[in-house]
Amino acid sequence: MHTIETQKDLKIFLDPLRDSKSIGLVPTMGALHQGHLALVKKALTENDQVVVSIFVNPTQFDNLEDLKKYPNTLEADKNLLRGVSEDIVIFAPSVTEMYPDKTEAKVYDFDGLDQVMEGAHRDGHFDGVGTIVEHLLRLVMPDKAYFGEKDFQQLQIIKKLVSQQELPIEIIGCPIVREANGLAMSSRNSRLSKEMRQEASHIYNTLQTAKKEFGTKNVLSITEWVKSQFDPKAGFDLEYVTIVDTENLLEVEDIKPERKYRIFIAVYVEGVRLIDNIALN
Ligand SMILES: Nc1ncnc2c1ncn2[C@@H]1O[C@H](COP(=O)(O)OP(=O)(O)OP(=O)(O)O)[C@@H](O)[C@H]1O
Ligand SMILES: CC(C)(CO)[C@@H](O)C(=O)[O-]
Ligand code: BAL
Repeated sequence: MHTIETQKDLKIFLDPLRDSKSIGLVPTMGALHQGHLALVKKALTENDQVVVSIFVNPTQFDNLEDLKKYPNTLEADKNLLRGVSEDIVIFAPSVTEMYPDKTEAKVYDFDGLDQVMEGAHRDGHFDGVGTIVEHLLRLVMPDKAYFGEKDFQQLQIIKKLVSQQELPIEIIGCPIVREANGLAMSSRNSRLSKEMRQEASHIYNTLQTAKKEFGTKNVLSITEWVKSQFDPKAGFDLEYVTIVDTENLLEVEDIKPERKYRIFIAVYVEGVRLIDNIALN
């Protein structure tokens, strides 16, 4: 297993393989956990060569504190990946390597997918994600690239990006990996106290109850009920909860049996912003 830090060296490594080997890319921001490893394992079963990128992309953060506090655990990440396969290539560039001129995002039009939920609450977030993901996809030119459903909106946006830019790359979505108590695994979970990391199972449990009510109660009363379950005094500061059509991510009022719906939530716990979502039907 080796680590490459420059785009030039990555091309030197990958170009000779292209004719004979399939390439899978797993983009990450590091601080790896079992959620990331599930993506990596899937990529290893479907490709001859897997590249895992580790890059904390500054242009997708609108909150400087969040960026500063983002965990950086490169040595531990390398060890975790080594435990999965010695054949993985890690691409871990610096900020100046990826943004040599200006640390600035391109501006995209993702047909409204970026205007709701994470896009509405994190200014410029999906322009930042689009910029770095497009850059990585064009650099690595993988056959397949892997993204988690924990960031379901991001996954839909990247599918849109690939189709808009006509990139010949298959985008593979992977199910959410959860901690034993149901909390969606996230690098940010490491910033929670032990006690609140346990208590945070409340987020997933509430979504599960909402799912049971789906189809029997109207959408508004379900989301109002979810809101009532989060009390800042108990350490849960709800940012949003919304039920949307899975395909266009638009908020729904009337349920149509032929459509698929998901519930999405963002909650601050001890100042740490956690997101989750589940399918409702
Ligand atoms: N629990 C999980 N299950 C499945 N995929 C995941 C999970 N956590 C992260 N991923 C996926 O791994 C990829 C890299 O994510 P990222 O490095 O941002 O990790 P993260 O744990 O989501 O961090 P964050 O704390 O920023 O949410 C993304 O495609 C993301 O959706
Ligand atoms: C896709 C990604 C690696 C782009 O920085 C990031 O948004 C993430 O880790 O989900
Ligand atoms: N996993 C999404 C990356 C972010 O929170 O910025």
